[in-house]
Amino acid sequence: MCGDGLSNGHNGTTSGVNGGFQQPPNPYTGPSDYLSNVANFKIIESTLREGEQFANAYFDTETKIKIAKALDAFGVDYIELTSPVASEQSFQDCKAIASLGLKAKILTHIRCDIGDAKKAVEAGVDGVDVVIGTSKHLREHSHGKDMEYITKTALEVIEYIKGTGLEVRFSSEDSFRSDLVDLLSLYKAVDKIGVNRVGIADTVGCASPRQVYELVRTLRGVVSCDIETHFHHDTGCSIANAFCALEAGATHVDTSVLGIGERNGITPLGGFLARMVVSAPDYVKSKYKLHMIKEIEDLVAEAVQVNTPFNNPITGFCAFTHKAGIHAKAILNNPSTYEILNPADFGLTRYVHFASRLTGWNAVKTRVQQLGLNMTDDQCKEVTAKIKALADVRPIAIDDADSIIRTYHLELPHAEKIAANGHAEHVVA
Ligand SMILES: CC(=O)SCCNC(=O)CCNC(=O)[C@H](O)C(C)(C)COP(=O)(O)OP(=O)(O)OC[C@H]1O[C@@H](n2cnc3c(N)ncnc32)[C@H](O)[C@@H]1OP(=O)(O)O
Ligand SMILES: O=C(O)CCC(=O)C(=O)O
Ligand SMILES: [Zn+2]
Repeated sequence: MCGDGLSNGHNGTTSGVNGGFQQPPNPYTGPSDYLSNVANFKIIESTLREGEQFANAYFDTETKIKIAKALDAFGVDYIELTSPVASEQSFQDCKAIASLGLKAKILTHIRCDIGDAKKAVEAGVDGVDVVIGTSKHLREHSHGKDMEYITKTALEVIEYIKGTGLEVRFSSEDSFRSDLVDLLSLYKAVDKIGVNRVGIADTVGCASPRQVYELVRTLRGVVSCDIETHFHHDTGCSIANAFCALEAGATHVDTSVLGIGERNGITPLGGFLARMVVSAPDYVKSKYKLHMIKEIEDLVAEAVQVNTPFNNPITGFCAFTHKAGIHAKAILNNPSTYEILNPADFGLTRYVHFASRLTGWNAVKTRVQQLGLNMTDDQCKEVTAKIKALADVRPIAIDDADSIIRTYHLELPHAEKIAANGHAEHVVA
């Protein structure tokens, strides 16, 4: 049971019945349509930018480098860093990470401002992500600029960055509360001068998957450059929205480890890949070192002093724990009955719980076998009833259930032990 402090596969009944886990053909991969990039997307990992905006985050240089190296080894395509104008140390950290020679491209994130752009270029990064708010809310209360000014400045800043040979992305903050005509006109203008990517950002987490699909699909028809997407999690849609964006033709998704970011954060790297490995298994497994997810999440969790949530996809404490008897029996026969993700893909193991009143004799029988005891099915059923009886009185631990099983077995009459074993010489008197 989660509350018992068990971790996946460390205790209790681990499923060994179907050791060679075979997923049946997966209906969720679905037929792809011509717009979809579900099996062909890039990750812009923003733990070191959006993630630094998480309330608890303080990354010193050494920690930033550790995180950047881990993300690079994991296989992310880009690593986005905090603006070099945020502070002197932020600038120095950009320079340090940009000079590590990582495979991932190093980006920094700036306001739509020529001074910021110059500092970004000076930092030695591979590319610059430029952003400015386009919604009425932000135009009036953040920077106070109108669409004409935004367009003119965007073109200047993009031209400047392009002129230095760096990759450049232009994004609107609060895209989903921006006027569609304003937005499309702006993106059309920056696409025309050769921006590498445009970005759509759900800055306040207000968008639904359907709204995301519609906006990205519309944008796909207007620009020829790549489309990056960024989703906040305020209303719980950050993974679904990222997925829908890819279905509609987006090419890049922003993530952060554990989803850390402003407020309750953005699309989490692990949760996003849990979604994607189901929809595009070959692409995801060949590109990303999925077994590293746990160590990367642990690294970041420690750095920002949080625990991994119990229900986190993949690494949550109970993500591969099966408890109810009906589930346990089927899982023991074939794990694909109640698992869409294979824990082995992430270097993890499943755990079948048997010390509770929801258990069933099939789970208990497997435990009996693990304990090296021989009992008939009827005996397993009888001992299951005893486990349930105690579990009706109080929560029980594995040791309680094991001790009920051992005591029951010890007290079986000699003849019944022989019958269960089939071989008299194996019976311990
Ligand atoms: C949605 C997002 O997450 S966007 C990324 C957010 N990231 C950051 O804010 C990085 C960390 N920020 C910082 O260190 C600081 O805010 C700085 C260095 C960028 C600016 O600091 P300050 O000059 O002290 O300004 P302050 O933070 O109070 O206000 C933001 C300023 O940027 C302007 N601004 C805001 N957004 C933009 C934009 N996208 N493009 C251009 N200017 C902008 C505002 O008008 C305001 O300028 P003001 O001096 O005329 O008031
Ligand atoms: O640069 C972007 O696309 C996104 C900026 C951001 O963090 C946001 O709008 O929430
Ligand atoms: Zn954000």
